[in-house]
Amino acid sequence: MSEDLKKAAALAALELVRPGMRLGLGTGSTARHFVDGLGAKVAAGLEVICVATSEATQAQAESLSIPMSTLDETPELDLTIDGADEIDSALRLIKGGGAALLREKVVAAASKRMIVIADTGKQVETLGRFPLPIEVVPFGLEATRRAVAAAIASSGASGELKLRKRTDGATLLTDGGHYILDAHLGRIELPDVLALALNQVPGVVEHGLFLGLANAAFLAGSDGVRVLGDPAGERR
Ligand SMILES: O=C(CO)[C@H](O)[C@H](O)COP(=O)(O)O
Repeated sequence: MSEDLKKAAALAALELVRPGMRLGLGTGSTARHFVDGLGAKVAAGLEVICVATSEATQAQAESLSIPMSTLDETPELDLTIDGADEIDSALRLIKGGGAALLREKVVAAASKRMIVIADTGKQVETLGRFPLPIEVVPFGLEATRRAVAAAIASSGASGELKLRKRTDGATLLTDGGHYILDAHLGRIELPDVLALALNQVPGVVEHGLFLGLANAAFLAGSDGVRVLGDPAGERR
């Protein structure tokens, strides 16, 4: 996706920000454009308070002098803006390509609204072409990997599980000190069933299926930004 499309989606979402809002800041190259835009607004006098979904976003926001908080100090947020790796027509997502899925899900769940920013290429009919990230504790990795494989099979899906590595070949560690197993499933016909099965595996900290969390998506394409869902609607 071109930087222009990422930026277009991010700037469309920036229009939803109002003075005094408590914001969740996503992670990834698209969310980065949103944080840049927010930084410019803050520099121009906008007052907001934000919680980051990763150390990388925290550092970017601090570099732009965006006022930052934590979910301990600010446990309820008005709006979270984040990218996604895949999105279907029911606003179900795969996230975690940037390894921030755990904090992303905690922050999204603490928000009244979650808005996804992406390009139209992220929209799919069936989730699963993008490998599903599953965050696991390092302890007992092989036992957990087998239990995850069994959970996947019980949901009717199948595919290889690969331990995520960094570019230098070392095992990737998330901000929480965990590993990521990427499940190459191709198609996830029953995301709810798979999510439930993965939630029951000891050793699984979180997975990248975001179900019932996104209120809307701003999807940027060559013909402009299309809105999926209701950006003004609240989950609760
Ligand atoms: O889930 C994520 C990070 O964990 C990102 O939101 C997702 O990977 C999309 O990133 P990008 O905007 O760079 O395509």
